[in-house]
Amino acid sequence: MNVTERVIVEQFAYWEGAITADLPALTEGTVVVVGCGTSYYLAQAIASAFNIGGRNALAVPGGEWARRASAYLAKRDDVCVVALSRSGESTETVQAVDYSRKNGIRTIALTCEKGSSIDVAASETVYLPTHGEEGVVMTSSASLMLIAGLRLAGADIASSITELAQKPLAQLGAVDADFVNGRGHFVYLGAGAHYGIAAEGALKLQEMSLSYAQTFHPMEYRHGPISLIDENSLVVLLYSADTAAEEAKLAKEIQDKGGKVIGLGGPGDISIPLAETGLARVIEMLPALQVFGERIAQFKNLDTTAPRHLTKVVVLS
Ligand SMILES: N[C@@H]1[C@@H](O)[C@H](O)[C@@H](COP(=O)(O)O)O[C@@H]1O
Repeated sequence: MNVTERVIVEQFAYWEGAITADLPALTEGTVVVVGCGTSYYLAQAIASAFNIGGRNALAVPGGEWARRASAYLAKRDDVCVVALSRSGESTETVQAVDYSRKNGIRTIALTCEKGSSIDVAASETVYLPTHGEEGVVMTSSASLMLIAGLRLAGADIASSITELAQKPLAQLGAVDADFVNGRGHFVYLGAGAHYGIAAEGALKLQEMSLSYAQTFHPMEYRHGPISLIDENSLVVLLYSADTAAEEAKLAKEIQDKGGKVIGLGGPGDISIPLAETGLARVIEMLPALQVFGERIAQFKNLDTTAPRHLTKVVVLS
């Protein structure tokens, strides 16, 4: 087991810290959740959770909020920014926090690095300690920021999620090369809060296995992209509990066209049962998506501890 996989399977020891971390109280107004890469995809799921919880929210890439906030939100006088960054140093996220501060906007940082630039610049910080060995590809830290972010949005996350998330991880971690059989067209589907997690699954696969992966909302997939499905396709479908029946019909259509389906929380060629039906469901899914990226990399003999063209932090000069 390489260090990437070891961090994935050892991450659960850190989850209780995120489940019990003290969180700042939010006042009325709109929440803008910012981040880059993985942190942006988590921001999408967290923004969905805020909306589900009754507070207007949107996710914006850090670089976009810093450069053209007006393209995302017309009125910014009653806004709180939640900034996610494992390192606390990604330039665009730091810029987003700086922009917010200069414009009198309250900022709450979720980070794994105490004393980092966003920790120093933000109005408040939620610090989420994690595995010191985590490498370029973000796994454990992502789960912690997701847990804390969903809690900040008002979701009730019980400690039992730590146990529950280990089962899908074990099941998808056991996928074998014969099942994948060299398929190279990967698609991740997810609705609502699942969409950001589907995008994060696709990003993990890209970073770890240098595979091309796309992300769509399930009901959007029939509107064009399904034309690409053939015997080279592998679709990872993140089922929403409330729309699982119609998503299962889509899975069947994909299978009829030659695609294989991994169903997280619903039917597929591999079907992975999930216990959670609410927002905690996305936490239950995330480690399984992380290990799937590692497996595909192994099938392609790629080393995920040194992913091509990637660095742990992107700092713009
Ligand atoms: N290659 C990494 C990504 O994997 C990571 O998601 C992103 C955000 O990092 P951070 O959360 O530290 O801001 O930085 C880099 O681009």
